[in-house]
Amino acid sequence: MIGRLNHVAIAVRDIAAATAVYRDTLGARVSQAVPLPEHGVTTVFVELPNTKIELLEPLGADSPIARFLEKAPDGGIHHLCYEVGDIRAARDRLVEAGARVLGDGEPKTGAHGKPVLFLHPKDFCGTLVELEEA
Ligand SMILES: CC[C@@H](C(=O)O)C(=O)SCCNC(=O)CCNC(=O)[C@H](O)C(C)(C)COP(=O)(O)OP(=O)(O)OC[C@H]1O[C@@H](n2cnc3c(N)ncnc32)[C@H](O)[C@@H]1OP(=O)(O)O
Ligand SMILES: [Co+2]
Repeated sequence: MIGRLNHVAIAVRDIAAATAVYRDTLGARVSQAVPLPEHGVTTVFVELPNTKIELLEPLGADSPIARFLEKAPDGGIHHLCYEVGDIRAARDRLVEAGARVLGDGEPKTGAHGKPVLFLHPKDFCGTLVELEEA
């Protein structure tokens, strides 16, 4: 069901500093910072030859990234995003298998303008999983 690894997301306190690390120290191509209030994050994408890194800074009082950083003040890997062909079919199959889909279960528009869903980390080896329709 899952296909390509679309991105690995890293939660950070200071997205400008993290962007500088990837751009200046690691020599990667980085995007502009984009605020996404519906998701409670500001994002920067680091383009790699085989996948992307999504840098996430908290945005707003209810940001899921703020809660994550309370437990991991230095930041860290927050989620993995896998591509699927049909996100609603994938959701229905996962729910039938007993997995918890987060939120109201309906896909939201993600950072790439495509439908996304999140799956509970306790059901996936301690890793928060994002699905993005390819
Ligand atoms: C930019 C848009 C989009 C894209 O297109 O790429 C994005 O990536 S947006 C990214 C941000 N959005 C989300 O994270 C949405 C989904 N997340 C959630 O619904 C919540 O963050 C959560 C995963 C349900 C956690 O909610 P929270 O209120 O923080 O609950 P707890 O703190 O009680 O956590 C419960 C339990 O789960 C562990 N946990 C929490 N977050 C993670 C994580 N990222 N990875 C692994 N484990 C995680 C947490 O430690 C708790 O465990 P215990 O302490 O053992 O109970
Ligand atoms: Co993501």
